[in-house]
Amino acid sequence: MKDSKSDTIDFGYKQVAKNEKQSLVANVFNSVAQKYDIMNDVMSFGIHRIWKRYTIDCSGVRTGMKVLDIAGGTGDLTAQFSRRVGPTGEVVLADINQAMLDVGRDKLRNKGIVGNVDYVQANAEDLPFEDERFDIITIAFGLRNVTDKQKALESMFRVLKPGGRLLVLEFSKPVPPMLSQAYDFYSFNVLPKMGQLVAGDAESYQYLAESIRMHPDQDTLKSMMEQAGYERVTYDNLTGGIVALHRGFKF
Ligand SMILES: C[S@@+](CC[C@H](N)C(=O)[O-])C[C@H]1O[C@@H](n2cnc3c(N)ncnc32)[C@H](O)[C@@H]1O
Repeated sequence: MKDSKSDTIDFGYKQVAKNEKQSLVANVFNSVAQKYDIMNDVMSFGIHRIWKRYTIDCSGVRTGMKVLDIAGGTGDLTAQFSRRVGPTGEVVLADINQAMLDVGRDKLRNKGIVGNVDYVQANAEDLPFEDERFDIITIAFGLRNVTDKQKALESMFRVLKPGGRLLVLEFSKPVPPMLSQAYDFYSFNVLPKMGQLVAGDAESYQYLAESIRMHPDQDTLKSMMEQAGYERVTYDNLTGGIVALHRGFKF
């Protein structure tokens, strides 16, 4: 990871010019948008639903709150937040990619989730919202794809209310060595083949496996959040650390 000083940045295992990564990531999500939900269920054996439910449970969401689900994609978290904040609350589903937002909007409307959800195309690094607008911000499986992660954490800090919390749900570093080996085998041998079979796209799922390895580990991400100003930063390892949920508060 070379976020701040270098001119290049990782895109999976490749190093690319910093100003190139955003469009390469856009290509990935343009390609997978229509099959994104089914691939999530297939490749995680449905476990992503449990990770997301845990995130909601840890969010402290209550009726009337304002929530930002950035890099929200097809809106799994937004759907659950929408029910919890009720008609007096507000959820903003924001994503840099219009194709992912379109799939999300159609899915949520088909489920009857309307009224308290707004859809905004936005870059996590430069959020187009006023200061201290949100009680809760979530970024699920999104931070890994952002070019300047530190800038994104700072941008989220700016739009968070004092007393509000950020939750970062992201792939991380598996803790037990045996799990790590099995997971590597699965990621590099099975996942791209599944991607080819289900979504007709092996390359995007090869990127997924590589981008996970390049993402900061649990303690590095914790330090980055502290550097951005968050306090009482903690994390929980889920499924042996394959995924981690980081939480931090703004006071
Ligand atoms: C793996 S999907 C996660 C979607 C959803 N949060 C979920 O958990 O199912 C990652 C999302 O991050 C979005 N994304 C990538 N870079 C972004 C950025 N700089 N700002 C906002 N969204 C971004 C992508 O467009 C994509 O929809």
